[in-house]
Amino acid sequence: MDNEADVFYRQLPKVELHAHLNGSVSSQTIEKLIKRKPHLNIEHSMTAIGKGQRRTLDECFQVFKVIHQLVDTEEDILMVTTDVIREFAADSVKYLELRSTPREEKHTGLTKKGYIETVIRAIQLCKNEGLDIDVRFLVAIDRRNGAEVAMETVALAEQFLLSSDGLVVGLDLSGDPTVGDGKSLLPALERAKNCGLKLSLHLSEVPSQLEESDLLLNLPPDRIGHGTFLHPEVGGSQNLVNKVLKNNIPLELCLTSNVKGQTVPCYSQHHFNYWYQLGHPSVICTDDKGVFSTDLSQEYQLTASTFGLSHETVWKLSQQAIDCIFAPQTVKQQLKQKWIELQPQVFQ
Ligand SMILES: CNc1ncnc2c1ncn2[C@@H]1O[C@H](COP(=O)(O)O)[C@@H](O)[C@H]1O
Ligand SMILES: [Zn+2]
Repeated sequence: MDNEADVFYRQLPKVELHAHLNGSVSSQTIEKLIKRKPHLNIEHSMTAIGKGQRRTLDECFQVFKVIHQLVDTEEDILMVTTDVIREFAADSVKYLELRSTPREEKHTGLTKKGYIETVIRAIQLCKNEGLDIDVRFLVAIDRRNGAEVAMETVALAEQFLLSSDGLVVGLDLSGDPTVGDGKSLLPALERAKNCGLKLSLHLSEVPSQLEESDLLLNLPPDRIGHGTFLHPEVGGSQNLVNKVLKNNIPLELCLTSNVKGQTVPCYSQHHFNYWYQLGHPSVICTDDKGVFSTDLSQEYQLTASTFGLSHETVWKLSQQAIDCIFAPQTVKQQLKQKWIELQPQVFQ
């Protein structure tokens, strides 16, 4: 990690809604994976973007390929998932929605179903450890793989929605935003929605996707990842903004990810400000805490220092994230109670 956040931000109870499993692998876990596979000749510099460094988005996607080489067995997936959950718990994340893309069997030795089962097993292992974190799972569709794979993934997610005891709550659409066509994925996403899967879609992460964003917003999704280029100041449109506002679709905002991936020029120009000024529900998230060398405490602290937010305002921001989770109302109530109980010690 680049820096340690201050005590207030570390102790602040937090909700993490946008975390890609293989992008969240810490340098400690990477170390263990490198030791397991010395023949791959992978170095740390190939799996994370350090302080002050930037990459093009395209280069970020090369990094995921390297991590995928390191995480290619059932044992790896189990270790990576438990490590990531323990790290979020240690960062006072009380509710986490992890997302991950089931890969082809030849890349992991597991069927896609087996991949999801392994992640679920890791979540259950952590639960049995008694960690103070509620973890749910979103099955991810990589847009690069096209409509047929997307439909297959939805069918799988649908099975787990019914059989995972509430752990699988929804679907994520992600992958290199410059590749593939969102329009062709609409039937799969519609089916997912109709069967009760919640939808979190990466939307307008790069410029010039007005038409695709417009079509995807008509679903409408339950949450939006990034939405960097939705508003008119950066080439989006008022029509897109109005659709987001009308349907009250929360945004998942990942400041360091956007700055290091260079879709946003600097922290102070991050679109957090645009949506926050509108009073629109916006949730601070990490995206890929391993790849971008950050954690959720740091992201909250960076947001606060960049936009001059008081501790009380930051508290509200983390509390309001509870309303945006995909787990049912009872879980929201439990989390709200937890926030009330923790408030005195965080502000002491
Ligand atoms: C930087 N912005 C981003 N935009 C879009 N998709 C992203 C992403 N960051 C990560 N992913 C998606 O998550 C995968 C890695 O985790 P999993 O193997 O699924 O656990 C990447 O391959 C990509 O599909
Ligand atoms: Zn993402």
